[in-house]
Amino acid sequence: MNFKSLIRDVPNFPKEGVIFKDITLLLQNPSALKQTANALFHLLEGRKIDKVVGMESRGFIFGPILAEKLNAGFVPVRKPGKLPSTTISETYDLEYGTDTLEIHIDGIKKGDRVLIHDDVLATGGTASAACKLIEKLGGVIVQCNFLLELTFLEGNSKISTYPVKSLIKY
Ligand SMILES: O=P(O)(O)OC[C@H]1O[C@H](OP(=O)(O)OP(=O)(O)O)[C@H](O)[C@@H]1O
Ligand SMILES: Nc1ncnc2[nH]cnc12
Repeated sequence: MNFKSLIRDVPNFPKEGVIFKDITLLLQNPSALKQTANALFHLLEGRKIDKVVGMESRGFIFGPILAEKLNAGFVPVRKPGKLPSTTISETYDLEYGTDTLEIHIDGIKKGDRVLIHDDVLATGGTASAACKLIEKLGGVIVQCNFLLELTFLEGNSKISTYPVKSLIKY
């Protein structure tokens, strides 16, 4: 399946100079949606997973589909102030400034085997913060898996202590 043919470049979104990788054409195509979910699932190569952690908001698209395929639970990592119960948080650097992610403290149990999933690995700030949250709660990161990776931003280097797999690389 030629996934790249269904990923559209949108120049200067959300700001000048960024080429945004738009996956909505892939999502709206029934066959591509199914094949993408299956291919992300096969990146796990049969490893046992207790929880899939997806990052707001595009990690919520394939995250729950993967969880269902893996017979695992799904745990959302969200932007500040969105999760209703007790959370822990992690602040991380963006290109300009900082951002924060939160997770419910009862989302991960000590020893849970965790798959971190997001649509895009860019600078790696988001994924690295999510990994720290999981480890603070005693989870074991089995794999970080992404639909696409912007290799020129070297996000891989921020999470190099974990197994990282991406379906598509630019
Ligand atoms: O590797 P990084 O440089 O951290 O970038 C990757 C993150 O950026 C995008 O999310 P965004 O913050 O745009 O939020 P959204 O999913 O709500 O659109 C993407 O979905 C990843 O979560
Ligand atoms: N260029 C990009 N396209 C889509 N999502 C992104 N997240 C971070 N950088 C991105």
